[in-house]
Amino acid sequence: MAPTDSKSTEDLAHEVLQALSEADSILSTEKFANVPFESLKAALDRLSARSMVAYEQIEGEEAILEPEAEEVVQHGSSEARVFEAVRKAMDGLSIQDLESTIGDKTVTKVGQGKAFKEKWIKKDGSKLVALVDSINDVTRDQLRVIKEKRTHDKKILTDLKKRKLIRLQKTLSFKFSKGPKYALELVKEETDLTAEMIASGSWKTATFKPYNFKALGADQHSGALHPLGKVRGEFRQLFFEMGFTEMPTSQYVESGFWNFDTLFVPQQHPARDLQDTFYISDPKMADRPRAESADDKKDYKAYFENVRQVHENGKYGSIGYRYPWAEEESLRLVLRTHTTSVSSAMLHKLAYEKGPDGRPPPVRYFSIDRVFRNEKVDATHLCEFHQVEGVIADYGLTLGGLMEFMSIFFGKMGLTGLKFKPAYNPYTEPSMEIFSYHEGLGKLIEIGNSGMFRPEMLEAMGLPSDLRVYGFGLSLERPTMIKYGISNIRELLGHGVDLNFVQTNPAVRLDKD
Ligand SMILES: N[C@@H](Cc1ccccc1)C(=O)O
Repeated sequence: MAPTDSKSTEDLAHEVLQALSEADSILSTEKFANVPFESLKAALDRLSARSMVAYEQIEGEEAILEPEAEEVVQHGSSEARVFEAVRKAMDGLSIQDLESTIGDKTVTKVGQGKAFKEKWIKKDGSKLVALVDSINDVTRDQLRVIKEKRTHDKKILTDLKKRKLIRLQKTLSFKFSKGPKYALELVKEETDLTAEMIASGSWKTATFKPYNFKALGADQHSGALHPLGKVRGEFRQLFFEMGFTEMPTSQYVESGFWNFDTLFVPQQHPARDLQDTFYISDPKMADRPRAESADDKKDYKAYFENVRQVHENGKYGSIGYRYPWAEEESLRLVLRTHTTSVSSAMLHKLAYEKGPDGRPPPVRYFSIDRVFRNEKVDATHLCEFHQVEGVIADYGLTLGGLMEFMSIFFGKMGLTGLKFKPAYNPYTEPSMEIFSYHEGLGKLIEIGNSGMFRPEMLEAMGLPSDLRVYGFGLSLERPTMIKYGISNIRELLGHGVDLNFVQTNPAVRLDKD
């Protein structure tokens, strides 16, 4: 009886042992052709683990007929069909008649050409006539052989493949023979040593299944880090390596004062519009900036006044915006639109710090946290995203230094050959957008925004006029999407995220691209 699909591994193993009692070595293509490859492999593996059977896997190739070739096997090749039709019509056949006899335009056309070439037919006036009495339909014969044997001479196979009549397919089969422990019966193997076996003494004669050290362990359920978290971790490491300290960014709600006014963003600026910024409705307003604890000795009142004056009339060499600056606007609560609000508060704090020379010391700050913008959600925009922000304060800094720093910073993630484009931010002058060539997209893409903070912003805080401050910002989502090959941001953040995606994605390193 031929083995079938539904056999258990054990039944199959028995059949293999049985078959080997009659022959020393067996090819699976001969005796087990109908058994699915995987089932047979499982049975052979079981037997070879007990050294009852030895087997090797053989890779081969077989030829399969394409549908057109099946036609040829059934009805003959086009040229043979044309020849037959012409031969049968004793006194020749017109082309129209040939076509209706054969009933297939392509067969008629292709077959005619070939039959002419073989000199089986010729044209006699308006008719086609046969030149020979009989022909050999070689193609049909070849295909018949292949249909049965699944192979033929190499040359013939190559030729038929070129003619798209057959295709070649890889095959896997086994050759197996008796192993050193060959026996007709499979002894039951114990997998566990039980208390009963010890009590009864049956363990002495039992056959134990050998350990399989190659077996894969069961899948473990474990927590997984979100891709954004992993890339965030990479960025943090990078900042720490470069001597930065992390800014406290846990406060999502800010007053317009810290989010906009301290950054010299005028109160009529479009970014402050309801369409771009989420305003808090309850409570609507913040108190004026003030000390939160007894040891906070910063003069918030003076700072608030300075900011007002810088906006209204200008100060510290600036002519200001010259508009009536409204305190109510400044105290409105917003969901922060950038983490530069935190940079601003940190720089204000720095104005009160004293280095060895009694002046604010050079610092490097960074943060990576959530910001909110009232944007239309699409494939690349969400209402909230994460901003990577950096601030470097030192004496004698120049724009060239910022460009160099950005090159080093992005170079650490494999982004080189940066391009800088002049840009505008109310709080920096000069400002530069940073672009990098993206190999995959084949174009320059914006990767960050940067600049040198304006003197009227820094001096209003009480920072010395020769202290220069670089600032830069980028989104965390963009590099993450590039690294993980995600084209829709909703696959990364929000309710559209597939937990499987989070679980199965490997950690990516920024410098590998
Ligand atoms: N706040 C800017 C980034 C930036 C920070 C600091 C200086 C210059 C630019 C943004 O949201 O894009």
